[in-house]
Amino acid sequence: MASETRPFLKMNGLGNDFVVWDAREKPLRLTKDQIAKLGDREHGIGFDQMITVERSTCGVDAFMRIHNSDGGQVDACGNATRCIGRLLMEENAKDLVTIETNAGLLHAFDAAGLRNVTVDMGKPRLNWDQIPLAEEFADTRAIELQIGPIDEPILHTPAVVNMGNPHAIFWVKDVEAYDLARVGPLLERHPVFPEGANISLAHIFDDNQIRVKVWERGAGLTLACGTAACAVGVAAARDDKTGRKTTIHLPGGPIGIEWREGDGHVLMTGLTEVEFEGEVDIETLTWRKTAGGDAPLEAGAAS
Ligand SMILES: N[C@H](CCC[C@H](N)C(=O)O)C(=O)O
Repeated sequence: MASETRPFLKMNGLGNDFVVWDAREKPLRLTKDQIAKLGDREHGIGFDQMITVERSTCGVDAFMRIHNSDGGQVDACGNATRCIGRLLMEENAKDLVTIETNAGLLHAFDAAGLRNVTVDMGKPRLNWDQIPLAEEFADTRAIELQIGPIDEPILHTPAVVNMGNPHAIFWVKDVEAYDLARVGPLLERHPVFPEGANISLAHIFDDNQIRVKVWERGAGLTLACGTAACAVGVAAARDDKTGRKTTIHLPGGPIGIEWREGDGHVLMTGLTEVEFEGEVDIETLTWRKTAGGDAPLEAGAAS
């Protein structure tokens, strides 16, 4: 059978990187194994998530399908939502677009400054069975969970928040003081999280400024995680540790969060970048670059 070549965009949101397919005209269905092979940074293209843009089923601008680099499909990806929002706004010369996801309809709009995009990520889900947790916890601002020796736990009593995907946030004094590559996978798959969890270490270091490091479910350590930034901003404000407007400082850069008074929606603002264009032979999974991406931003141009 003649092999099929498909074009793709390589993008990132603050270093959290994606391969983006446009499957609105021609559906694309890859197996879990094919996705994991393409996601592999040594032998494949390498990405944290694979994003497939499909026709909307409800008449909005597009449907966004998300797979982690382990090949598993998930329902939310904040950084990718900003990237797809930018593509759709540029394509349609609009400054507001609506993206359908399995976690609901998300609105992306042009934020101040070049390539900055704001997404309304909707409301956080905060009840134990919405995270979900395997057992009932009345107060999801701090649940009984710890890792390490009973008398001297390494990490304990996280806040939990669902932003369309499950998050656990551990408050620490120094995000670099922990071997997140070691404890992350243990916590990601802890029995208290029946659907797994994205694991954040969060250090509030100034007025409404929070440093965060993330171990992502199905992807591992990433330079940034948009839904984690939302979850941390909500968890901090909910527990009166900060105000409702925070800046989340991830290894890949800052994300602005506002947990809006009134409707309780979470607004997330940050950069997007097109790294390059490429094409993949779907049969052999060999790939090549076909064009460049965004010109480098002048220092400070994005803000
Ligand atoms: N690893 C996440 C999906 C990607 C989230 C992240 N890349 C973001 O920007 O929100 C999960 O399994 O729920």
